Amino acid sequence: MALEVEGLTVHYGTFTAVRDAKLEIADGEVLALLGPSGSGKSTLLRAITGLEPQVEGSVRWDGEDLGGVPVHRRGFGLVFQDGQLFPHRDVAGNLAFGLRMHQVPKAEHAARIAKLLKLVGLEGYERRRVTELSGGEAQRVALARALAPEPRLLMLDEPLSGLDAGLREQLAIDVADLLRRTKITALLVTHDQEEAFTLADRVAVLDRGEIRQEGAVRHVWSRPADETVARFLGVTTIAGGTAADGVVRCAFGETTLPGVRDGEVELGLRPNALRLADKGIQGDVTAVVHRREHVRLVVVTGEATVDAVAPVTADVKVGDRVSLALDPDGIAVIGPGRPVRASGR
Ligand SMILES: Nc1ncnc2c1ncn2[C@@H]1O[C@H](COP(=O)(O)OP(=O)(O)OP(=O)(O)O)[C@@H](O)[C@H]1O
Repeated sequence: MALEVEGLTVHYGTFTAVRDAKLEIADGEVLALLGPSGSGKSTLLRAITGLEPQVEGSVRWDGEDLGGVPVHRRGFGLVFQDGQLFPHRDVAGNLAFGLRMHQVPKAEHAARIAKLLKLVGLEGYERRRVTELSGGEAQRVALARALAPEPRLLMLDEPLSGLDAGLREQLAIDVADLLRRTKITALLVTHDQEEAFTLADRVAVLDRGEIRQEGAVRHVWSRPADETVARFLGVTTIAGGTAADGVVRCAFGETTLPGVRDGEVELGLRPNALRLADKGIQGDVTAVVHRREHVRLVVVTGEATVDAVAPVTADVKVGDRVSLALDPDGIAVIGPGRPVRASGR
């Protein structure tokens, strides 16, 4: 195991920002710390880096305890939300800083800088002033600078949060590609599930300073450990149901959902779990919001008020009576064999 964190606890005075965190990252793996604002993600990242003074627990790299190792000797690279580039240096000057930290001979700088810029898709940007870069370009330079000393662990704290939506999506895809190509071990902090799922192999979901669930991205998405994790991952309706022979049934209908143990289940429905259909449970539309890929609806059924989706081309208005059918794509199964309840939004 490359990074092993155990029993990590961080206090700010009497307030405990992170409690008893346990994490492992294998060599070449990308782990995302995902959680709402204030859940302790940045604090945990800083504690691993060695930037937090009041820490209990242990941080190990390849078995070596890093407790007494100062920040700059841990071999970790950091990228923050606003790249924190040196404004008075050009792009090459910023990257040269990272190389000097790694004691790369000056004669090799130009070639290394060109290689790093190519890696982040900014070939030929050496002499550009950093104050004239777009937000996306600045983050690419920040990433290249963090990679320059060849860190053994790359830490990314909300690296794309300062960018607008479209750019963010594209850069997330590019960074994911870069992480895979370089096979670098990385720890990403984000509150954005899409970003976490685009970039990471595994996610750890934090809530109020505690890691609630940790696992492969697809597993956490489809099998959230509890209601808090489920709601954080986009579930808006919880429904008790039963599973038998790969079919789940609940108050909103039935659908095939393979891999679910027979018996009582707690289902977490994301808005796309209920789709406009010719037949199914009936309800009255109380809100219609147009999104890029679908129309979001709020529908009052006999059971509960639920979120649902319709195709962009559907002509649905507030006050319409509609039928909704279950779509397995939007359904998560919460926790293994937990007590079953039914509640709406
Ligand atoms: N230096 C500090 N002194 C006191 N409290 C702090 C300090 N830094 C963070 N906190 C508190 O610790 C908790 C966790 O903060 P942290 O920044 O780690 O959360 P986060 O999940 O990264 O949130 P965000 O996504 O908003 O950055 C918050 O309640 C915050 O107010």
